[in-house]
Amino acid sequence: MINQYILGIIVTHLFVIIFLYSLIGKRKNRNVKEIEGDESIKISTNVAENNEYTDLIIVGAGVAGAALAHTLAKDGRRVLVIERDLSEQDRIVGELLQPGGYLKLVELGLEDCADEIDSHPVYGYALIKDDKSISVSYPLEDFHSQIAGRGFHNGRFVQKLRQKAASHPNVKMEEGTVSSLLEEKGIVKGVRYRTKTGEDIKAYAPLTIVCDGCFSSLRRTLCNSKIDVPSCFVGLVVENADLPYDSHGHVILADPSPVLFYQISSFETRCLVDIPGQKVPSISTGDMARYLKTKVAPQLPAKLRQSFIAAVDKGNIKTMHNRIMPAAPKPKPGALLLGDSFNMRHPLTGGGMTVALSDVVIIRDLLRPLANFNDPHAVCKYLEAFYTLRKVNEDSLVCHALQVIFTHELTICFELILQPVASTINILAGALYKVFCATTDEARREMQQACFDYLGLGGNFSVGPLSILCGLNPSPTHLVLHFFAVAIYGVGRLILPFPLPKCFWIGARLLTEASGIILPILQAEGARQMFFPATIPAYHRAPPVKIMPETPA
Ligand SMILES: Cc1cc2nc3c(=O)[nH]c(=O)nc-3n(C[C@H](O)[C@H](O)[C@H](O)COP(=O)(O)OP(=O)(O)OC[C@H]3O[C@@H](n4cnc5c(N)ncnc54)[C@H](O)[C@@H]3O)c2cc1C
Repeated sequence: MINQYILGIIVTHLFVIIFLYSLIGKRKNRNVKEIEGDESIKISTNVAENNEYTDLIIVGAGVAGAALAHTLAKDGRRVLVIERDLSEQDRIVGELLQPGGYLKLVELGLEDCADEIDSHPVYGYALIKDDKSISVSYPLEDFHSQIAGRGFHNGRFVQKLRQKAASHPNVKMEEGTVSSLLEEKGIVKGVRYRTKTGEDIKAYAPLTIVCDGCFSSLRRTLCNSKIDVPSCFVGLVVENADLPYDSHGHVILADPSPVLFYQISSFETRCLVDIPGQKVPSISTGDMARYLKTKVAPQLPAKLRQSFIAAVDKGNIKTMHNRIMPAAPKPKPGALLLGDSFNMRHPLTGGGMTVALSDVVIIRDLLRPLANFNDPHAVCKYLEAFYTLRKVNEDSLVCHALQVIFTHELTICFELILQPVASTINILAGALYKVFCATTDEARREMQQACFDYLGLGGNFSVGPLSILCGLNPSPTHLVLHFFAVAIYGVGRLILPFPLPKCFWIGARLLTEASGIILPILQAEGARQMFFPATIPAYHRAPPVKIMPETPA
């Protein structure tokens, strides 16, 4: 009890610091979100004169490509989308859209794409360890009731995005596989693609945006990709699962690594079993079914076990490598990377679509003032702002403001209201995955237990980390503070009230392990740029639209 009390005081102090910090950030009203206005864009005169003129080519009509096509078409651009396979896909990826991602859909005017696909609302997360469980709700009180997470079949959602994009008169959607980028003197001029009927076609546009997903074959010349594959997900659809917490994502802290459950339709629940490393038991020999039944099923809550085993017996088991690839752009005139082809994180926290949609919003706002993209070098230089804007937020502005005060360098645009989420979500996903993996190391085990108990403390201790996970709080500073608060909480639990030398030793190792987890991820995500950007490019956000809670009648 005394332990908990003293720790409570320590952690409360930390939060006073966070609170003061947020005050400096003086964000005015968190429930006021910005959404596109009806600004008309001056487009290149050749568009009017020549119907065949294309402002840009988008490769891939997945979440990023389809959303971007519709968004830029609405801004008056002529868009050619080339997608390898326009039929509905059955995939185990991108099935939980976090509320932060849903807000981005609203900003883009695409929220109806999550309707009429038998999607299921998600209002929070449950964390289960051994026979204990905690549940935390998303902080959605300040939003309209339609704002929540959504679970759905990825294929159905993507089809809706594609239909919406294709129905816009400015979009031409083609089924074909892009084999290469067409380059002249270091400038990308377009793409070469093969249609379903085998026709080889070259298409030209002043800008090509490559959104060809995690297996991208085109990213090679556009980024310095360094892909890490820490684990695989094994996916099953469990029918009529009796989840312990209704309309919540479930994370079960199993051995060797977490198992996820979330509902993706009125009667189906996606189960993703993480297996560390790149090799998984063979599905065809039955080793996988055996592994799932003997190793995984006994660790699940009793009420889920039968339906899980039934799903294994049904047999529709899919696997997918989990890739991590920090954004490392190699800017090239005439081309840009977006979505998973540009940046990937561990899918444990379901943040990929939120990052992709957030990036689409930034690109839309950046491209808006441009009359055309005809000067590839100038556009390329201008779009470098994207790589900073997707990382910085008000925290960075505060740091930057301090720099301005001390250096008298007035390079900042103070009207900015930035809400990029990419780096914050990426860092959290990587760190949480490492904390949630089972280990024999005592310090790491203590860290995992501290994390579980910290989230169970309630109040800001639970909601704070969840609001970061779900994309509603993009602050990397809050993330780092929560992470180290967990570590300090873990040390406190060890040494209070009777500090034994062994506990001090484990506590010191816990702090070292915590730093060893977060610091390399921060470095890979470009922490310096995130917290202390050299310059923050002027960013013309669209006029705000309120997504306030309904007023009672
Ligand atoms: C196992 C797993 C689970 C995940 N779960 C979630 C989750 O719950 N929530 C979440 O937000 N994120 C999740 N993610 C991440 C999420 O799926 C991705 O971030 C998101 O789908 C990225 O969208 P994208 O448009 O970049 O790629 P995709 O949606 O993969 O789209 C790429 C498109 O490009 C097309 N294409 C590829 N090559 C070519 C070519 N040469 N020519 C033409 N077209 C081409 C493809 O056919 C495809 O349609 C998960 C990822 C994994 C691996």
